[in-house]
Amino acid sequence: MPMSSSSQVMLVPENSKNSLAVNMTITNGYLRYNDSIDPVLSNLNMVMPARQWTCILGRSGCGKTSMLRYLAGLLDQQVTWSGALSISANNRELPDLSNQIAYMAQQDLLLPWLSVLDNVTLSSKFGAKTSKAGKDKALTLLAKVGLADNAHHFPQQLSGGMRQRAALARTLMQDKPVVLMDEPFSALDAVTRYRLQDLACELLKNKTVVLITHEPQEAIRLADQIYIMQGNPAAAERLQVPSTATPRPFDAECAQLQQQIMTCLAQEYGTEHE
Ligand SMILES: Nc1ncnc2c1ncn2[C@@H]1O[C@H](COP(=O)(O)OP(=O)(O)OP(=O)(O)O)[C@@H](O)[C@H]1O
Repeated sequence: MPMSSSSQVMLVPENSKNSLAVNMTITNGYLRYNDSIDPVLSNLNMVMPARQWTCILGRSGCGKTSMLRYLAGLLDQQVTWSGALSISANNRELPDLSNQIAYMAQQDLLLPWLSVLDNVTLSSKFGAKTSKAGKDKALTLLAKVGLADNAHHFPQQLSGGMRQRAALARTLMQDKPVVLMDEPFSALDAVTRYRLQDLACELLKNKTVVLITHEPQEAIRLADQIYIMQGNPAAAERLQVPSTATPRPFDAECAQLQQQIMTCLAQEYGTEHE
């Protein structure tokens, strides 16, 4: 089923009801799981500006998901944290990010007893009956991610990549000012990934987006800024990205950045794989 390129329903970010511009800053972040002796993160400094995509790379197990889950408020009972997480929106400090986040986890977290359509509309209706406009928007998003024919299927009837697309549609449906995504395109074939990167870039233009990826080219294509998480415990190093608009065509400057990313990532492995 081809992905839809036209639609009767407006999905553009200008239509968004939730236009809070949220800035997040982590200063001297330290995180240790309560059942571990060693910290996962230490001396972590990151700035995640409003209306920008911050992409995070780092070797498997270095603490990227832990950082994202901490931001999402999902680790409060399990970890010891110190350092500052400051959040501001429209020039006012916010105590936390409650009700401001759409979180797309590595596992799709689709509810197996609900249809794909109901999974997509669930997060936006909070138990209320979905409006006709809400249902139309969900159906349009499902068409955009290539699942128009699967709206009434159940998650277990979908392939891994299809489930990931359904989870992406659900995230795009939520219209939250902060969008946290953990490897959202990892299960997709190259062309689908490329198209859905474009779609997410268009629809999340005005959001504060934090995206974890293992693909340097994906980060280079989408990022307004890139952090590499390194060390044990991990800290974050910021890399300069080209000033061109995203989604960014791959040019010589991007190739140089890719080389720089690979060099940073390879340092983490030392000589153990040589
Ligand atoms: N609930 C937990 N309790 C204790 N340790 C944990 C817990 N969850 C994760 N860890 C540990 O924290 C470290 C970082 O894990 P995390 O999932 O954040 O890494 P990651 O960089 O996202 O990895 P990947 O790229 O493979 O997804 C790992 O050593 C992991 O074993």
